Amino acid sequence: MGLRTKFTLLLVVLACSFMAYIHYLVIPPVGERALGIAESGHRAHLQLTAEAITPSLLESDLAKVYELLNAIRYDNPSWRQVELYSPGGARLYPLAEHVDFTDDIPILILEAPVGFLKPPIANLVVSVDMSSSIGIAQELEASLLLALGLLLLVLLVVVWCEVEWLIRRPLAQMVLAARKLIKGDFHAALPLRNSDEIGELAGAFADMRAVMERHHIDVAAELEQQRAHARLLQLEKLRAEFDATHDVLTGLLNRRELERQVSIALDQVQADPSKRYALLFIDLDHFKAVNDSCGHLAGDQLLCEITSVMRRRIREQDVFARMGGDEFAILLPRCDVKAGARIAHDVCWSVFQYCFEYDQQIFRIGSSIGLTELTANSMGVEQVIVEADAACYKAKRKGRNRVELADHLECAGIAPIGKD
Ligand SMILES: Nc1nc2c(ncn2[C@@H]2O[C@H](COP(=O)(O)OP(=O)(O)OP(=O)(O)O)[C@@H](O)[C@H]2O)c(=O)[nH]1
Repeated sequence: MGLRTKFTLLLVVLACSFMAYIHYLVIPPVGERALGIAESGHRAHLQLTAEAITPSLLESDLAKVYELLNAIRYDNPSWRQVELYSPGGARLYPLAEHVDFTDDIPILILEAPVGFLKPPIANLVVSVDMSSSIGIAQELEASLLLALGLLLLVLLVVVWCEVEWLIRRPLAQMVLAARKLIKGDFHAALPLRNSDEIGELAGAFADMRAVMERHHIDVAAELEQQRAHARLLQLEKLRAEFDATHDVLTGLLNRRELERQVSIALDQVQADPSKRYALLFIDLDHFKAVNDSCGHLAGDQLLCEITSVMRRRIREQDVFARMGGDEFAILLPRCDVKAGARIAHDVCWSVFQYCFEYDQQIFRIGSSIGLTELTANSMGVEQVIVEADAACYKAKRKGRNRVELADHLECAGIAPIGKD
């Protein structure tokens, strides 16, 4: 149940209690007091009438008394009956019979002695119809009740509005601002900073929110810094990983990575001997001449270009590495000796055909390639590479620019494809 409902209920209960108190305890005495005033008026008037008829009665001038009492009855319609009795109780006025009023007419009977003697010379009795006085008293009560009710209503409305504007609305506004704050909105409207407690609360809330916003900005900046740092570290890690596995000049895999790949391939072959891998070891021929003639930069350029030339001759899945200097290796998955030899010849031929131009000089180089196959009987990474290297050295010895098989492989008919 909201504050507004609770407060409205409280006001209704208070209003009902107050109106009940007014109705039962304050208004009735007012009505009785009004009736008492009316009764006093009648009593005073009766006393004056008694004094007025005293001389005539002392002179036994009853005609004059009658005339006076008739006139008084005429002037006072609420005096329903005026009677004059002798001290002995004999009716002197009126001569007609006494009237008994019905119970539904509120009658007040007043009596006044005539003269100053004791016993009096007569008793004047009047039956006053109090209907109109009671009606006036009731109207007075109703008007008073209505006026007080209206006054109370106005007061309650004023109090309700004050509470609504000064307490409930500012509190509701702060609740909304707090909820938005949870969602990261630091700019929801707040109540004005009044000098009362609610204003102080709003001010304290605004100060707290400002601190939180600054803290939030700091944390966000710190977080962004951490993220940037993490991205940098990730990049550095990737770069380090790349550097650890690649050759800086050509971008090919380096010797260590090739050894790792050969190791993996050996594991696979040993697990499944039907899998085939061939390994080429390539040493460029007469590369030193480029270095010596044009310098190392030219040699570097040639190494990069020859890398592209050879790459075009191999497949996507082949593992191409630079072993160092002018030495390269290619691990060929799903290749037996024959297929490997075909690729090796292709590579050898492409290198042989390639012309390197530098400073208006033209160089023709070649490549000596040794080929071996990975088998379940291979003794390990080093041994496989040594086999391919030895075959390469054999190609050098046999005149360069050719492909030679490892000694233990028996494969006839592979002849040099060009001359240096
Ligand atoms: N430009 C350049 N030269 C290099 C690099 N690494 C090694 N070398 C040079 O490459 C040459 C390789 O020597 P060799 O293989 O004996 O030279 P070659 O002329 O190819 O001799 P053969 O193989 O017998 O034909 C050496 O002179 C090294 O100094 C490199 O990264 N850049």
